[in-house]
Formats: sequence, structure tokens, C-alpha cells
Amino acid sequence: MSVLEIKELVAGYDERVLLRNLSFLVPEPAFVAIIGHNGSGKSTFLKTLTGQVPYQGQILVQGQPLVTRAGAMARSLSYLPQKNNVAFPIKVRELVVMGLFRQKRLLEHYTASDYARAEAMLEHLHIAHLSQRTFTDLSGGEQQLVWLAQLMLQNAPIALLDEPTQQLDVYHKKRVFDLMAGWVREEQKTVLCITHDLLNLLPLQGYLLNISQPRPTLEKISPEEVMAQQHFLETKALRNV
Ligand SMILES: Nc1ncnc2c1ncn2[C@@H]1O[C@H](COP(=O)(O)OP(=O)(O)OP(=O)(O)O)[C@@H](O)[C@H]1O
Repeated sequence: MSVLEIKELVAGYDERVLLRNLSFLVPEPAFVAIIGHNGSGKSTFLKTLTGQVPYQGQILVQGQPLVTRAGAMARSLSYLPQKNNVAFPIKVRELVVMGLFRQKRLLEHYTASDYARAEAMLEHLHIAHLSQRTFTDLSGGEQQLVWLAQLMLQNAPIALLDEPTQQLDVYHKKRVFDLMAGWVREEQKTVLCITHDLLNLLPLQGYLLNISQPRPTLEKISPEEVMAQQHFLETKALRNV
């Protein structure tokens, strides 16, 4: 059974089709970098997978059509949007422990062992020192790392990430890509990650999906392929602008 299969997907907004006849198959757990020009439809694609955008065609998640499995979908997919606002002061550890929500019943309290798992995840991401801080006081980059900790705690088989390294410094960009690659390798997760940081992809194993291409397909990551796609993006303007 494949992890994710997309067949002839067409999606977009009123009057405006952004994704046309997109087809690809992720046969086994893998890292997939989704690249493309600004406005090419990368976020729209992840929103389609999370049921926020209407579509035609077929989306099979672990062999099952997306439409028929609204409840099950919550367990299969985790999603980190590009903008994720928190309007009230909350401690970092409280936000991270919420990653366990799938395993809880409504209004069930988080236990000491849940908090221990949240703290261990913060440790894994090297941000244990932020645990007691108020989330809204953190820098943009620190906040991104906290969201990543929450997402990883969700432990879904497929993680969808919309530019998770956008606000990070060069050290943390590299670290987050290493973490995602390790997650695929060691925990057999599938990661679909939107990024403009093509050079950070060079050492990784996995695939590129360039949404700006007329017929996007999964291309194996290699230095040559990364450079070819970088050249394509540098020299070709977005078609429908
Ligand atoms: N809810 C919406 N209704 C109408 N148009 C929208 C909506 N959301 C996004 N768009 C438009 O769809 C296009 C694609 O947006 P999308 O966010 O998917 O691009 P992207 O490839 O993720 O871009 P970026 O690299 O800049 O994040 C944009 O032109 C955007 O303005």
C-alpha cells in the first residue's frame, strides 16, 4: 500500500485553477520537498490535502480516498501551516503537549507522563530551555521550532509542513532539515515540506516536487537535480502571473 497517491488532481479557488492534472505516487515513507515560485500553489496543495480547498481527481492516503475518511485523516496527517497565530499568552510546554490531542478524549487532562514526552521532544529539538517561557514572547524562529516540536509529538505517519524553516538562521535551517531527514529514516515518517531553501536539500535523500513545472513529477534529490530545478526557478517566471 502506498503512503500517498495523487491522481489527476485539479484544485484552486473560485474561477482560479492553480493545480492542474497533478499526479504522483509516494510508494514508501520518504522526504518530499515541495518547491516552486511564489504563488504557484504549494500552500494550496497542502490545504487541499487537509480538506480546506475543493478539488477534482483522487487523493489516496495510505490507500484510502481522502473524502471518505475525515475522522481517520486526523490520525494520518499532521499539518504545520505557514502562519500559525496564538492570540493569548501560553507557556511553551502547554502548547507542545497539545500535540498529544489525538490520543486524548475531549476535556481529558494531560498527565505528568504527557508533559514528560513534551519536554523530551523539546530536548530533542535542543530547545528545552524554552519550556517555561511564554510562547508569544519568543522570536519568530523560536516559535517555529516550538511548532515543530508540537507537530513531531503528534506522531502522525504523514507530516505536511509549510515553510518550517522560513524564519530560522542558517544553523537552525540545517538542523531542521536534518531532523526531518532523521524522522523519515528512523521513524518511517513521510514528510512533505514546502521550502525555498534549495541548497539545504543537497545532502538529503528523498524527492523534489516542483509545482511550477508544467507537469510536476517526483524527482530524486541529487546535486544535479537540485541545481537543474534551481536554474529553472531562477530563469523562468511563473506562468499564470
Ligand atoms: N483563499 C484564497 N482565495 C483566492 N485565492 C487564493 C486564496 N489563497 C491563496 N490564493 C491565491 O492562490 C495563489 C497561490 O497561493 P499559494 O499560497 O498556494 O502559493 P505558494 O506557492 O504557497 O506561494 P509562496 O511561495 O509565496 O508561499 C496566490 O496567487 C494566492 O493569492
